Formats: sequence, structure tokens, C-alpha cells
Amino acid sequence: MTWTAPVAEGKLDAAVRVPGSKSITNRAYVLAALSAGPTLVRDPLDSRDARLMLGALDRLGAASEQTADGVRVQPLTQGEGEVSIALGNAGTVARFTPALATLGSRTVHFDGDEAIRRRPIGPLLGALTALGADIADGGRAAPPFTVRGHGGLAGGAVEIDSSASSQFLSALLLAAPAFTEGVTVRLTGTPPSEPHIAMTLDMLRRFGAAPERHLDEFHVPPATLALADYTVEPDLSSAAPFVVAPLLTGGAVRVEGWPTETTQPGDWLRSLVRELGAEVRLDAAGLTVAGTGRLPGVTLDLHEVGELTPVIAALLCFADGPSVISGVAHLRGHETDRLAALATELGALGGDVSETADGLRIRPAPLHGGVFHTYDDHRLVMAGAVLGLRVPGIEVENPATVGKTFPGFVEAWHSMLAA
Ligand SMILES: O=C(O)C1=C[C@@H](OP(=O)(O)O)[C@@H](O)[C@H](O)C1
Ligand SMILES: C=C(OP(=O)(O)O)C(=O)O
Repeated sequence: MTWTAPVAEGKLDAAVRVPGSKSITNRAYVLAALSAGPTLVRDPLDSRDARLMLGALDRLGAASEQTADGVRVQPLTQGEGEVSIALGNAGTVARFTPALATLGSRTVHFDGDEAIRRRPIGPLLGALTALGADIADGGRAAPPFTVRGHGGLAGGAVEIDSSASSQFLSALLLAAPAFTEGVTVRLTGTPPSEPHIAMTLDMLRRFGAAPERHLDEFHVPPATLALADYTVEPDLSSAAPFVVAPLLTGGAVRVEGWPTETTQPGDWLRSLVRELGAEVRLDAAGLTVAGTGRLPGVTLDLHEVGELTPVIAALLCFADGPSVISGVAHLRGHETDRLAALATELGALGGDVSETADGLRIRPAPLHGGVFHTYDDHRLVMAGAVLGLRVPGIEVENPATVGKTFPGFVEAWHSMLAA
């Protein structure tokens, strides 16, 4: 099944809403399950990754129910016997839930899509093992693996190389308050996605933990977590294609509910589009971006905001000068090898895009229609939509895979163009 990405017939003038943040929703669910009492998570994302997280927590004894206002999550239980957790291709589920399995008394098998079996997890399993976890196949570089819970974990001091994914570090920090001695983590490599680490620390504090950071060392003392009510922000990374759209079409798009303060990496889009010549206004109505339809080439280090790369790479195919994206070697271990996928797919449509050791080089070249393969990667669907604004006949393969984080994306995209 393919979707013909619609061409913009004129300047845009639209207001859009995007669903809740995947990263915040899945952290809120984890912290809720670690809390002493139930937590109501308001405005959560409802998508494949969020459902996989609720499914995983359910296997670990943390029941949840949909209410009129959101999702209420109960605390984890000890349990016993064997359970299996389905990871799909969700990095947050694969990295955040193994530490939770050490707290109960179940044997927990973890496995998921073919793609997650290629995504790195070795340093995290190694660190958990060093902290006392019993992990069969603990030396494995990727799922599947099995955690045997023995009713809790001592915790303590550990080193980790989190350069392949910031989620390894976030996983240790999120579970740390539940370990008898808490955790002291020292980093031996520089993690990407620094805003996601700040998000982890911020949300731990909101749930009552007291994490501390000194450069590359983190300390989280044991704590009893509790938060009755938590409201999730809109997903600013899912907003990316809408934010950049007016730069290609002219006119303006407003993303409603854009937070004035946030740890989300997508907030950086405000300074990016301003640098690219757009007018940007953030007020109570949301974030409004007005573009001219013209775009300069640019040199960008996306190490801190790697998940925005597919949409930004699609955008820069229309720049009137060359662009370089660097700092994102770790994208080879994302949903797919995103650097290879982007170079191949943009190239197949006429783009002049080549891979570098840690990013992409993009030179101006006229694009033409054709099939845009998406490799089961939600953000490639979003990238294909951006290309379609200017290029007739972009056939986006398997658009439903966008449901990993944004099930209503195609409808929202058509509404933006119809407004
Ligand atoms: O902690 C999180 O919620 C995330 C961290 C980042 O992972 P990496 O550091 O592996 O890129 C990001 O790309 C991913 O989409 C979500
Ligand atoms: C890298 C991503 O997802 P995950 O949470 O599966 O790591 C992403 O959403 O771009």
C-alpha cells in the first residue's frame, strides 16, 4: 500500500494539533508504574509505541485503564512465573523496561520486530548485570534476551557507554529510585540526544526523586515516587513536518499547544526555522511559523536532536545551496539505518544526497516522483510527506507505519493542506 503525498497548491494557512509526546508518555507510564500509588496520565499519546509500553507494564503487574481524562496506571507487583514482553520496534520499551523486570520475581522474555533485533542494547544489559541483575544472554548486543527477577536490585555505582543511545542512560536513571542503594552512573562515552536526558531528570524530579548531575556523573538516591496526576505535552518531534512545511510552500502554519517551557528536542525547531529565514511566533495560541518558500543551504550538527534528521534532510533537498548534517552516526541504530535509508531513497528521487561517517551531505538537485520506501520507520513517512509538498507523484510506501508515534498523521497532513 502506498500513499500519494499531496502537493501544496498554494500558500499554507493552517492550524494543527499533534498528539502527545512519545518520550514523555512512555516515561510517565514507567514512573507511574514505579510509584507507590496510582497515577493519572492526562493527554497521553495513543500509538503503537505507547500501547507497547502499557502492554509491557501490564506483564510486569502494573495494570492500566483508560479513563475519561487519560490513562490511570497502577504500581508494579512482585508476581512470579514466566511472561513475555513484546517490544515491537520501540526503543523506549526495549531500553526502559528491562530494569523494571529486576524489581519483581518473574522470568521476563523480551523480543520484538525483526528491526529491534538490530538495535543496540548491550551496554545497558552489561550495566544492569554489573548492578546485580540476572540476565540470561546478558552479553547480547540486541534483543531477544531474558531477565530473571529476584525481587529487587541493590543498585550502586556503575559505568556505561551510552554513545549508541541516550536511552541506556535514561533507563538506569528512571529505575534508580527503586534500587535499594539508588544508582551512581559514570558515562564513558558521550550520549546523543541531550534533551532526552534532561527530560528524564526533569520527570524524575516531578515524581519525587532527587537526581543530581555533575558533568558525566549522575546520582539518583532511592526514593518513594508518587504523583497523582501528570499531563503530557504535544509531541514536538511529530510536529516537525508541519513546522517546516511553510518554508517550502510560503504562508503560515500554527501548531497549537506548543509549550513555552519544555525539555523536548523538537523545541529546537524554532531556532532552526528562524535561521532558515522563517518568521516564528510563540504565544498562547501556539507556535506560528511563516515561510517565504525559499531556503538557504545550512550546516547542522544534529547530535542532540537526531530524531529530527529525516524531516530536516527532506527539507534541505529544496535548499538553494549545499547542506551538511553531522553528529548522527547513531542513527544507523534507529528504527532502520536512517542514514543509508535517506541517502538511498532521496537519491532514487533525483536528490544529490550522500552518506558521510556521521551524517549526510545534500546538494541542490531537482527531484521527481516515484516510490519513497519507508523501512517501517514512522519518521520516513513524515519525510516523504515533506517531499510531496513540492514534488508531484511521491508514493510513500506503507504509510500506516507512522502509527508508531502518530496514527492520524496522514489525515492531519491532508487537513493542513485543505485549510
Ligand atoms: O529517550 C527517548 O525518549 C528518546 C531518545 C532518543 O534516542 P537515541 O538517543 O537513541 O537517539 C530519541 O532519538 C528517541 O526517539 C526517543
Ligand atoms: C529513534 C526513535 O524512536 P525509539 O523510541 O524507537 O528509539 C524515533 O522516534 O525517532
